[in-house]
This record gives sequence, C-alpha cells and structure tokens, in this order.
Amino acid sequence: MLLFLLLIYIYLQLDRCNWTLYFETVHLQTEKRGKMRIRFIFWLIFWCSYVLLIAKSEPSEDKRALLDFSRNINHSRSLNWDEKTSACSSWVGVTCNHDKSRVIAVRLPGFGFRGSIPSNTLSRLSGLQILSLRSNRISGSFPSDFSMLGNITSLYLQSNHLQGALSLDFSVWKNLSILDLSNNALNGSIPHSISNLTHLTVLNLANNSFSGEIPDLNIASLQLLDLSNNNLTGSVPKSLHRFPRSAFAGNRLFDDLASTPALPPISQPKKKSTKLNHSAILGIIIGFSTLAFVVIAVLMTACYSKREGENGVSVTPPKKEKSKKKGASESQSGNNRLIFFEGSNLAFDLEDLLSASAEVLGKGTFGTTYKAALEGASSTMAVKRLKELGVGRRDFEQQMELVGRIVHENINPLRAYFYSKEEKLMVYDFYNQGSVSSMLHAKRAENRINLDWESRLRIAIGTARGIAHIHRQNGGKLVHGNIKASNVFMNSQHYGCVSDLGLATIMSPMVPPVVRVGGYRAPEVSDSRKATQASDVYSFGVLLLELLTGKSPIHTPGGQEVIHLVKWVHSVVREEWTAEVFDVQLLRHPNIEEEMVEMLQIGMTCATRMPEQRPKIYDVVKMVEDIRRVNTGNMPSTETRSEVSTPAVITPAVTPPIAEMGASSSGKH
Ligand SMILES: Nc1ncnc2c1ncn2[C@@H]1O[C@H](COP(=O)(O)OP(=O)(O)OP(=O)(O)O)[C@@H](O)[C@H]1O
Repeated sequence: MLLFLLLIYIYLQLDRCNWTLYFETVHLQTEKRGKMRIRFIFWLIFWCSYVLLIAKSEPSEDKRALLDFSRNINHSRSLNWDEKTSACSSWVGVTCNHDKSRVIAVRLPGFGFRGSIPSNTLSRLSGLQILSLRSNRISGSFPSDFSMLGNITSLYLQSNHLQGALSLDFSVWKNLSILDLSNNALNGSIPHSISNLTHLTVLNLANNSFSGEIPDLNIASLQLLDLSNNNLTGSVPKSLHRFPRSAFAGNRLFDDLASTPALPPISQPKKKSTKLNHSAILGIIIGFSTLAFVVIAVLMTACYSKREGENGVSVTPPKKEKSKKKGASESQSGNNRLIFFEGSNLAFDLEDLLSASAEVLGKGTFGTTYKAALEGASSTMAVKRLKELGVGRRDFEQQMELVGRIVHENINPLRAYFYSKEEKLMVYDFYNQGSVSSMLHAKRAENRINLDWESRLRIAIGTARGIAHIHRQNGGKLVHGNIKASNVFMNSQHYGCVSDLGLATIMSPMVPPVVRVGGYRAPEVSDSRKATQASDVYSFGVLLLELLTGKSPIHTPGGQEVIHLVKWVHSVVREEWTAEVFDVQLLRHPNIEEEMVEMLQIGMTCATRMPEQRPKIYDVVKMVEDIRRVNTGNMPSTETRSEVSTPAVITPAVTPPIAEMGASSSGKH
C-alpha cells in the first residue's frame, strides 16, 4: 500500500517538474521521447502495483482451490461460486478474514456432495480454521492431505460415507478444538496421535466401525467425548473415566460383556479380594454408627438454626405478620384482602397463605420469593414479598390490575396480590423445575438441567412471544423491565415463560442500580424505572447469548477478571473464533451449527449498543421462529400466532386454548 502511494506521489511530482530544462542540457533532441518513456514506465509500475493490490485483497489462491474443489466433486445443491465474483463477499458458505486476504471458514452442510473429496483442493486453504461438510454423501477415505490444514480448529465431517482407517498424524493439527467424524464408516484403530491435541474440547467418533483398544486420550481440555457404537474392545482408560458411560456404549468393551457398560466396576475386578475378619467388621459397624449419629446431629442442628434464621427452609415469614394482617383484613375498611384475579380458581385465602410452610427461593431486586405449600388447597405457589416500593397504594394496585389481566401462555400469570402498610405480596404459579438461570448455572450439578438445543430454542421462542405480548399491552406501552434468566421458566409445553413483569416501574429508586443490572441492563438505562421496550430487547439479546454460551451475563472465570458476556461474544466473533462461543454442552448435538450461528446473530443484533438500532420484539419473534424454518413452514403469521398459541415449532403438540392455558398449571406443582 505504501509503495503504491509512493508511486502515485512520484508520478505527480514527475508531471509537475520542469523536465525540459534537464533534457535540454543532456539529450536535447530526445527530450520529448525520453519524457514520454519515463511517464510510460511510471504508468506501468503504477498499474502493476494497483493490480497487485486488488489481487491481494482477493484470496486468489484460496479462490482457485475452492473452484477446483467445486469443479471436481458432484453436488446436488448449486453453489454460486463464480470466478468473476468475490469469494469473500458473495460465495455461499465461505467466510474470509478481516482484510479478505484468506478464506478462514467453509461451511457447506447438506449440499449433496457425492464422491470423495478431490485431493489437493481444500487442503490448499492453509488459512482455514473451520470446515463443515457434514451431512453430505462424501465417500472414500479420510483425505490425508488435510494434514496441510495447519490452522484448523473445527472439523465437521459427520454424517457422510467416509471409509477406511484414519492414517493421519493428528499432531499436525495443533489448534484443533472440535473433531466430529461421527456417522461414517471409518474403521481401524483410533489414532494415538489424537492425544497430542492439547486444545481438543469435542471428539465425536460415534457410529463408525473403529476397532481395537481406546487410546489413553489424556487431554485436559476434552469436555465432550462420544465413542459409542463402534467395535472397540479392551477397557476404558482411566483418563476417560470422567465421561458418562453412554460415551462408550455399543462397543465390545471389557465391562460391556455383561451388556451394561458401567464405568466404575472396570477397575474393580482387578482388586485383590481380601477377607475381613470379625473384629474388622465390628470396627466398621461401630465406625458407621458413630458417623451416622454425628451426621444426624449436625443435620438437626442445621435445620433448627435455619428455622430460626431468615433464609431457612420452612420459615414462615409472612406468618410473623399473621395477626397483624389478619386483623387488618378484618378491619372495617376491608381493604387489606388478598385480591385474586379472574380465572385463578384458587381455593385458598390469606390465612392459608400466611400459614403455609414457606421455603426461601431467593432474594431478588424487589424482595424475597418463597415457595409456599398450601395445605388445604394442596397446591404450591410462589409468593413474592416485595420490599420498598417507589409508588403509593393506588399506583401499585393499578399496576397489579394491569399485570393481573394479562393472560398468555408465555407469561407467568399473577394469580393474586396483597397490599397493606407493612406487607406487599404477589402470588404466582410455582415452577418446580426452577428458572432458566438455575437450569443453566445451578451451583450444584444435580440441580442443573441439561438443556439441549431444542429446549433452548423453545425457551427463546416462548420468551420472545411473551415479551411481544407484554409490549402490546397498555396501548403498546407496557415494559417488562427485568428480563433475565431467573425470571424465565418453562411452561408445560417446554417453551419459555416470562415472570415478574411490570415491577421495574414501581420499585423504589433507593435500590442501588448495580443490584438490578446483573449484565442484562441496556447501556442507556441508568435507572431501571426508565426501562423501555428497546431495553427489554437488549436484555432478551443477552438472554439469547446466555442460552448459546451457557455463560452468565457477568462472570468471573478464575474468580478475578469480570467478563461481560456481550463484550466477550463480540470479541470472540471479531477474532473469527465463532465456534468457540457456543456452550460445549451443545456441541454434542449434530447439525445445529447453522441454527446456533443464526441465534448468535439475533442475540448480537438485539444487544446492540444503540437502542434505535435494535429490532422491535415483534420482528425478533419472527427471527427466532425462523431459526428452524423447516418446521415453521405452515404456521400462521407471527402477529396472530403469538397472541393465541404456541405452535409446535419442534415437536407438534396440541396447545390448549388461552383460557385453559391461563388456568393450567404450566409445568409446575
Ligand atoms: N414462580 C416461580 N417458581 C419457581 N421459582 C421462582 C418463581 N419466581 C421466582 N423464582 C425463583 O426464586 C428466586 C428469587 O426470585 P426473585 O424474582 O425474587 O429474584 P431474582 O429473579 O433473582 O431477581 P429479580 O428480583 O431481579 O427478579 C430466583 O431464583 C427465581 O428464579
């Protein structure tokens, strides 16, 4: 570039110089000819460098390699790869780096490629990082010249007809993170060299014909392994015992002989059996009894002290207020009643609620939420005990009336509310599966729910529809104000269902903003009472990114640096490491890469910094629904659909009418 500019400069100077003077003294006669020759030479250099520059911004060698590939393999879906067009700007499935000098990703799943991958074509893409040719009909052996792809990070060749052994030395792929060769007909042994891939996070070799022993793949970074349904023999190496038994099912492994591939017993039969004598047995019995006694004593003490404390299980905080409130509800004004909304059909009153045994679910921005088990009514409700409101009784009641009238399958209905000077309560349906936040990030692994891609899609679709419905209320002015994963649940059809709406505007300004944000707050919202529909869209965008990455909006890996999810996603995508963004739990599911990339784009669009550049939630609903177009082909338009039903985007399911939905138990109890 510099050379190019320099040449232009010299040329212009040359033009301005009084060359006549110079030529007069040296070669007077050839003055004109000499001057023209010099000008011509400069023109030539100028154009050559220009052409070179243009050529450089086009990955010509990569382009040729791709054209060679497409011309030498049969494919049923047409590729728009035209020699005359720019590979980086318009070629389907091709992604280039920033300055468009190298092709870094080729994604051509399901293009109907038939036959073997022509040699010396794709292997020439030495800058390639991601290659996806999954779900084609590629046959022949695994292309050995792929060893030249030294920068590859993700290789998806699953669901093809590849055969033969993997003769490649995998050590050459130093950056390889994802290798999916599942659902092919590969055989021979699993190469030992795979264990040299220190960045490998996903290895899927399921549904092939690999035989022999499983090599000791002692790779610390490996998070997902699937070797199921091969002909592997021997035992599972110790380094792989941390993976579930399903990862090895359908092989002829040592412990598979009993047809139940259980990992723990693998090493046990090797242990020498030692007979215990009587005194040892007696010792064990006494030891166990003492231990059991201590454990029971500790548990009882803990339970007792918890009952005493505020955060304990089975505390009944509203109970403390019982006499006060009971009196108040019996007061002449009759004002302090539990107000139920129509269609709630709930057979309990304030007294039942106050005497219910309650368990603290958590403390949030607006107060504490309890799980209340109502004895008489044999139902369980979530009761939110609000703290400091920023509005008086009238405004509070007005807001409750507005919120309580909203009936939609993707919105957790407000069943009842209570207002007195000392106590403000809101009664909701209880979701025993917990919120999306706990499903994704519960501290205890057993409380975490493994959300597969379809569940996450449903959560995204349902939540978007719920928010769209909220934005249509109150003359199109209602705002949720607090969209976040702990306020999203799964309804009975496993679609997202939003809770806690409309509270942001009535809360006290005293609550410090930092408590409220948690990474979901749009940058322009400094006071959550000023949340807008655009800021709801931002928060929804963050939720989408959370569903995709499995990461909290604000997290501190290693306990030090605070990472903001939106910024992190932007930086990873900018560095062309898009595949690194996704939750590794999702990467085990086949054929979802494009859908995840689409959701990523929607999430990033919603979480755009400038509010005016964010899409309206109605458009977002459509975008999220369109992620899985195959199943949405004959659905009614978004506008009508969102209002009335949850169409079966993933699994066809009959949706009850709204009235029923409103009163139904929505996956709770
Ligand atoms: N209806 C419900 N069913 C089951 N769990 C609930 C219900 N409502 C709230 N929770 C859970 O109770 C806990 C506390 O909820 P709460 O709404 O008080 O706070 P939060 O969601 O963490 O924050 P915020 O107050 O900002 O909404 C959260 O883990 C939430 O997911």
